[in-house]
Amino acid sequence: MKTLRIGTRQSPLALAQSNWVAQQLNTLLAGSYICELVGMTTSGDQLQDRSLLEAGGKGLFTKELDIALESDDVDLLVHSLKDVPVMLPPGQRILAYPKREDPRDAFVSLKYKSLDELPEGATLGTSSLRRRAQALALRPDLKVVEFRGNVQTRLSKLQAGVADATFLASAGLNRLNVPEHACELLNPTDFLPAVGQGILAIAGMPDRLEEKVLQALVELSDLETERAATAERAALAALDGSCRTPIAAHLFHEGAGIYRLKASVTHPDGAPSYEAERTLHGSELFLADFMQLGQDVGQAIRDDAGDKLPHLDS
Ligand SMILES: NCc1[nH]cc(CCC(=O)O)c1CC(=O)O
Repeated sequence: MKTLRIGTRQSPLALAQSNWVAQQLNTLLAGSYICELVGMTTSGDQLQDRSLLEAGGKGLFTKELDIALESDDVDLLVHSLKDVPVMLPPGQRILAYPKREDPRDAFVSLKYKSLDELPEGATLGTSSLRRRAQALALRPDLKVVEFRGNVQTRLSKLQAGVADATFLASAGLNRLNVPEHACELLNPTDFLPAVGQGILAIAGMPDRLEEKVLQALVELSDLETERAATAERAALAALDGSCRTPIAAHLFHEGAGIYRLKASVTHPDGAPSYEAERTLHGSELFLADFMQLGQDVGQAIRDDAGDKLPHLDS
């Protein structure tokens, strides 16, 4: 029996995700491989008290994992796709996109049932520029306060009264088995999710992996999820986004062979907002079509906004 070393962050959510992947691969590779998790701390995890915005930069949550893969200390990485920069390090590829979890944002509060119910001037805790921008676009009266840390930390901050409400990815709550914290699941059309929200990416260096392992990863991958990841990330690439940019994009599967990609860039203070959408349909669609869809939507936003896109390349 051989060992397959899986590099992961150590937050409870990251471990839940990596354990799930390990179980799936153990089943698919039964008899030949057994997975072992290798927990690591990333720069992003160490920055809980400082401003992630100031630290800036892409790949804050992936850098140390990338180095471990590069130096052959691990064989695979499990990431939340949302945290993975558009440009992967040389040689690294995403080898599987398991079926997407719920992509929606959840409104979480101990006092109010929905975003609409928040009283005038209530405090919203979030350090996501996208969530801040989208919330202020709907509710300019809200007061936004920084809200850092993993899911549990943010829930205890609510308990402590640091804010009246926060937003968390529904996928994270589901994977942590605490879906009851979601008071309201925001309609993805009004509150467009982050690129790749709810999607896991399993990355590796294909040259170093046995055919058997590559085959198991193909089996674990889900075509509709790969299509969504491809289209949404192509839009992000066309907009040259980083985690500092309030960009959102979501691929809606509207029916057999019909897809709609919508993307938006919202000013951190709520307005103005630029958005674009395009539809793709056909009985035989290739990944290249989804890539093109993403590029077209990203370019449409660029054309529309001209030189007014907020903070795009820092
Ligand atoms: N940057 C933090 C992060 N990265 C991925 C998720 C949730 C899981 C997912 O979107 O797949 C979260 C937490 C959150 O946004 O609430």
